[in-house]
Amino acid sequence: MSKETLGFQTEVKQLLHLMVHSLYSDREIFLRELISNASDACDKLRFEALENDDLYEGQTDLGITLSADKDGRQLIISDSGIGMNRDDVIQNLGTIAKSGTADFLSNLSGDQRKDSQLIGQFGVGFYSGFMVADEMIVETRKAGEAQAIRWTSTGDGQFTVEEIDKADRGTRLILKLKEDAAEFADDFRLRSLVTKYSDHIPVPVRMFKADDEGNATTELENVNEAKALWTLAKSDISKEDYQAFYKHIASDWEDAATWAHNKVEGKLDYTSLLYVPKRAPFDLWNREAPKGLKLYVQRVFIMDKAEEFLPLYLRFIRGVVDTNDLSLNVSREILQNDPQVQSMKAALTKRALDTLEKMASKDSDAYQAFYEQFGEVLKEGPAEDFANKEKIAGLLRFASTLDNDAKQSQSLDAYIERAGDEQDSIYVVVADSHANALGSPYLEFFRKQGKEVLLLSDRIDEWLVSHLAEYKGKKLVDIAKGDVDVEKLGSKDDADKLKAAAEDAKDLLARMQAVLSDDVESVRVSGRLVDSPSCLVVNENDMGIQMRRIMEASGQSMPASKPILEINPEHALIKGLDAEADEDRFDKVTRVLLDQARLAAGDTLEDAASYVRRVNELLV
Ligand SMILES: Nc1ncnc2c1ncn2[C@@H]1O[C@H](COP(=O)(O)OP(=O)(O)OP(=O)(O)O)[C@@H](O)[C@H]1O
Repeated sequence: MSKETLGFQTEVKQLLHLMVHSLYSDREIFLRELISNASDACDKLRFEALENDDLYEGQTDLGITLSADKDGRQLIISDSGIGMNRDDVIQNLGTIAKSGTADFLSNLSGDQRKDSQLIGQFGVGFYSGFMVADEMIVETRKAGEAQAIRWTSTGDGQFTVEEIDKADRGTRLILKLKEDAAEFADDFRLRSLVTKYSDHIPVPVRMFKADDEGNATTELENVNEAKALWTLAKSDISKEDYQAFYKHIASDWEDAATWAHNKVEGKLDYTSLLYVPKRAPFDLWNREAPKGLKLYVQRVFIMDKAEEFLPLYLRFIRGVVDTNDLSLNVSREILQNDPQVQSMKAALTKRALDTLEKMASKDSDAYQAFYEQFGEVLKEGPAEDFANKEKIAGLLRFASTLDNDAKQSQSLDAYIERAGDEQDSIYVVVADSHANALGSPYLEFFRKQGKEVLLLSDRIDEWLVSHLAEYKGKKLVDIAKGDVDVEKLGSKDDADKLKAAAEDAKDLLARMQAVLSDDVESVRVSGRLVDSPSCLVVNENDMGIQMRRIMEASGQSMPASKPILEINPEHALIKGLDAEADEDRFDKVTRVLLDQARLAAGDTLEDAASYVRRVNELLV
């Protein structure tokens, strides 16, 4: 077949354009990315050859060779891995965008500095070669197949594919270096980059030995340790090694925030190395995005994103699990049902939570930074993982009336400590924004009494509260629900006053109730209001307004349940209403009070036009 020219897929094209034109700093990471790919290719061959020895073609050595020609400004990275056939090449290196590419591109701001950071987070992969090369040439032959393929591109819109002869299996990648990237053909520079980034990938990286004059000979030597990092003793691993390995497996430009490395022997037999990243990947909220740990069985790579080893709410954890408890021909189906995997999942979950606890207690700034990235994911935990509910809850942080700050930095433990033994509840208010939580009428009485309330305004918060009934024996109480115990929170005197006020307002309540009988279950005098005239509450076990809105938005039909309207008889508006003889005005004001209470609760008005009309009529 003759040479064929093909166009890159649109999103790949955009990505390449950015790579070529926007990335000038940290270019050296291209080497880590390309060595990672070569190492993955060796892993894949080792795995596939378990079932079919012939794939080795009599050549069982797996490794990577770097050869550089400084004068010719060229770097060659060869591997004896799985290789690619024509279809693989076309798909992998041009026409199929990695999942999330579109997401990623839509996140770009146009600000080159910010965007190049984003590219970093994206995991730049193969195309990062174009940061340093004018042209890339891939010559590759798939293990067990006869025909080899050459792919070439200069990183503009197109690439070519043609058939070639290649005796040895695997991939040879030739980088024609840019004029300002000649350093990457320098022997010394390459060696130091390999040690820096790829010391502990599980395959050897080799380079040609230099003779006494510094000229390359034809003899190869290993330049990296080539021992899978997780198999080493902790005491033999430096921080830098851990970080470099993290970047290798996570394709992250930044260091990890922390990690946990453990060997477990006994009933279960596995080694795990779990990392907590510093920054959320842009596809954290994409439910379809692949996630999970790199799985090895007896040192042999099995699969990249095994999601069976951690719960969904810990999907941001990256790392490796290597076990002797599974067979080498384990499949995804087996993983899903294997009791050993279940036990490992339980143990790894606990390990990950312990790691977060340790980070929280040792370095609260680092934990705060972590929480800002991943807190919302962690909040899925109590609903998903009953067994670890309390442990997860201890890791959560919230905004609070303590400082009214939007920053979520208060733990439940700190709240309980401030509240003292006598207080048997943790008070929370749930709203659709921090500003709405802060201005919520439900807070008024609590503020007056100096009782701290946690301010919840993430989308997931009401879901969280509905799954976290209590923490360390203290009930979590949504202060927009049920009755407030005025006597307990305030004083006997407050309670008596409230009773008397309710008695005095009997007629008013009945009049209002008659107007609103279709909309509310009842109208009553409020113990929680100080400054506002009215608010809406639901019964203790009813669904809150935020949750109801989310459920309705997702198309679920909700059981009809009416809220309760509470009024503040001390408020001038309510006093005026009580004295209102004109039934038409009474009707209008009452309905306006209800709509305002709805708005303050974060609800929307079904009939906003009528509300506006009424207010205008009253204003005139
Ligand atoms: N040396 C190689 N040998 C065999 N296949 C390769 C090689 N390099 C790349 N590939 C194939 O091309 C695909 C795309 O590579 P690329 O580096 O862009 O993404 P990735 O490796 O899947 O993701 P990431 O870089 O984020 O880990 C790989 O998944 C792999 O299938």
